[in-house]
Amino acid sequence: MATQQIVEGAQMGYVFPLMLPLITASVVLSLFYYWMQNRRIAKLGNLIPGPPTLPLLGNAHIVIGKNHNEIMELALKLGKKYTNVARVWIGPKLVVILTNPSDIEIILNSNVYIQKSDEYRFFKPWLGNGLLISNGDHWRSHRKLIAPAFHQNVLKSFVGTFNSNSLNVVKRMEKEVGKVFDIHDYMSETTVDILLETAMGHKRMGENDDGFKYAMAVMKMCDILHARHLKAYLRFDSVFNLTNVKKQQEKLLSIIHGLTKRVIKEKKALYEKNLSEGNVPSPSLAEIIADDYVEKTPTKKVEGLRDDLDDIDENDVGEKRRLAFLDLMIEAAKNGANLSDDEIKEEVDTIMFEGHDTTAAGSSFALCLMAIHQDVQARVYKELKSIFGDSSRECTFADTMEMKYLERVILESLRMYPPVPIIARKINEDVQLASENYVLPAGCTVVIGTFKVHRREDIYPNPEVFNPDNFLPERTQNRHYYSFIPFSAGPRSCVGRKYAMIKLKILISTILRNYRVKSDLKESDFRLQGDIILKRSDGFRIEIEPRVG
Ligand code: HEM
Repeated sequence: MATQQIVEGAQMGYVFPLMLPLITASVVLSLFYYWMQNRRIAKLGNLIPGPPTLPLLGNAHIVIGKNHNEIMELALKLGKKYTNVARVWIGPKLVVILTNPSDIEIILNSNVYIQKSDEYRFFKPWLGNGLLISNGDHWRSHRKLIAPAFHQNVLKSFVGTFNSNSLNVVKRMEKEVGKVFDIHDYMSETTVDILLETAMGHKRMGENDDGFKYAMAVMKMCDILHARHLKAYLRFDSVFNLTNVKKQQEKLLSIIHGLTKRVIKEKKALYEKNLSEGNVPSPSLAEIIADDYVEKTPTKKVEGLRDDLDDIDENDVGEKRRLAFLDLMIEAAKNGANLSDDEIKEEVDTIMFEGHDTTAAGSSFALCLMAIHQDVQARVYKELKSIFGDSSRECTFADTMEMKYLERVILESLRMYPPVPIIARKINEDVQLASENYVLPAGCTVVIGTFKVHRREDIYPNPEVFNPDNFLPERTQNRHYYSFIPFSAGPRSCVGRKYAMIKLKILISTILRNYRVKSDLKESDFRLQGDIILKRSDGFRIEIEPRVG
């Protein structure tokens, strides 16, 4: 008996130290769970409908182990179940998803709820404190400085660049005739080339050029950012820092920042030299964006002149002075704007990122849709014929204004496949919703579900059907302004919206004037990958056939 007690005692003495950490951990976890459930954010958040939660994990388990297609499918399923608002808990973090335009307006139209959510931190090593991720007064003052650089008169000076690059890609695509290929590869490369010229005034010369390495580095950096959003383990900086992906990121950033810094240095030196020789850049940005500047430019007759719009010689600005956002920022800094070299670099890098993947996806979706919907493509081509006739002349700014049907096709593509499928904000004050009686508690993350808003049946009848007539003026007039938000809306909307639309029109019209695009697929074959930028994980596969006559 005594021996047995001694043995049991010894066993207990042996087991207890092993049990202690387990007991401590379960006490700590229970207290943590109790704290989670009793916070104000939890009380208000739990009133909002959402999928059932597990202790501590919340809803994190529903995404663990899923690939990006499965996550997209899950998001769409949840979107069907919860009409206006849904909440998910990722551990202690509350995320509320909004899909009603009236609620979205409250967030996007506000000057208060403009703080980006924590997820945007992955961009920091690349974009620093650039416009996309900065907050507060820094964002406000930079937005004011940068917006004029996207003025229509500046954009007109880019028409030549958009044309030459569109013609280049048409040429490069020749080798794909008769094959099924991924159009996104071409759109991505062209978009970076165009941005290199319009953001920095730098032309990619060939495969051994810095511009080529830079373009490749931008594309690969986008892939890394996508991977960090998709792969749970890469989200933790402590883990990411130990991986080869981090090493690759450092290499890519040294290429990207190296070129941006060098070009800024060269351009600044040139600017100073010109000033010291009495050559003040003319016209100045202020003159360019003055309303009467276009009227003042001498006009020259162009082939295919048809109306007074054509009489505006949009390329004249570019001939007088080839503009790039970088030049305009250097000029603004010289003229008293509070912009350091690093800040200029961050803004140029931001434009390179924001302007690249978005338009590459936008143009690829539009071309794939026209490859499927031959009737729509035929109507676009008819419109292009009516504008250009049999001439192979380049597209002018005025031509883009006449591409009314192509514009509707692009808008409908952006509705069905918005390149930025969601936007996220961090809310620092409670928000009362308009659609239903819920309060979004301060501290939560709000996700604007653009993809879902664009497919609401009560806003777009037959939302799953590609129908450019959804953008007939009589239809858009009666729709809630916040029911079509591919470029976001309100004070933090996309500063490159007009740039993107002009570029998309020139790029797509040039391709369609040279090729008929074809596909054997249906939209139901698209495998959507919804991370930062919406893409097709099956590739944007199309075929091209040269136009004859
Ligand atoms: C189809 C093409 C494009 C789409 C769908 C698009 C969409 C968007 C969206 C949804 C936002 C808001 C993001 C957020 O709040 O998280 C945004 C912001 C921004 N976009 Fe675009 N974009 C496009 C093209 C461009 C282009 C071509 C440029 C520049 C050349 C550009 C520059 C920016 C910048 C700088 C911001 C940050 C604005 C701010 O926070 O004040 N975008 N874009």
